[in-house]
Amino acid sequence: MKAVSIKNLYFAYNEIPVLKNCNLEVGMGDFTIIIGGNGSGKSTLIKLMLGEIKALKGSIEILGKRIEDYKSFRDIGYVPQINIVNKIAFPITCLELVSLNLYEDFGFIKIPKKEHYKKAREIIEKMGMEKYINTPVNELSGGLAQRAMICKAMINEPKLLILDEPTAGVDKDSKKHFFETVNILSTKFNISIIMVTHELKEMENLDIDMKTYEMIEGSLVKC
Ligand SMILES: Nc1ncnc2c1ncn2[C@@H]1O[C@H](COP(=O)(O)OP(=O)(O)OP(=O)(O)O)[C@@H](O)[C@H]1O
Repeated sequence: MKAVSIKNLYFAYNEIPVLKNCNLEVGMGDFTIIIGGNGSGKSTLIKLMLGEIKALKGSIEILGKRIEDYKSFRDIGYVPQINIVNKIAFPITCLELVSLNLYEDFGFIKIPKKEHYKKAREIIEKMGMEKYINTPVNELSGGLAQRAMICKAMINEPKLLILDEPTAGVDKDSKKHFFETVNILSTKFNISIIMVTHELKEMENLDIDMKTYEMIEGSLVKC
């Protein structure tokens, strides 16, 4: 089974094509990087993979299932761009943020219970974030806030993790640590990773076995 199989994808906004004949295959446990210029369609591709928008032509299969058939996206973890994290204006703690992703288990009253906090605590500890468990996320540095977002994505034990420019605006050392953390998820936990990034230079010095594609004129081209 492939983690992701995208075939001949076509998508346009208001009849202006963004993705044209876009193809991608990601094996289980692969670390895939997508680069590309501003406005080349990387975020659009991610939105299609998360089922937020629908392709006009072509197909997307994730973990052997057509995207249209997904009712729950628990198997697919998502880490958004850092500026989305910064927009968390209310003082939600790391523990609260991470437990939020268990909302499908919350029951009739949609608030986390003891067992949800327990699971969140375990993930936070596993990711070496225990020191910040009760820290409001909007008080964390960029790198730590993104690690908190990874904890949130990881709590449902996804088999695929999609990251959209997760380290923009993060300092150099935190970036390195962040990429190494993501690499461990791929190598030790066999989680397939798709990461959109502009930071290829920073990644090239790290010991990461990755496949890189560039979005060019609406298609992914292997680098
Ligand atoms: N909701 C929308 N309605 C109309 N056009 C859009 C919409 N979202 C994106 N676009 C356009 O589609 C193109 C692709 O945008 P997209 O955000 O996917 O690119 P990107 O590669 O992620 O860019 P960046 O690196 O700047 O984040 C751009 O020309 C953008 O202006």
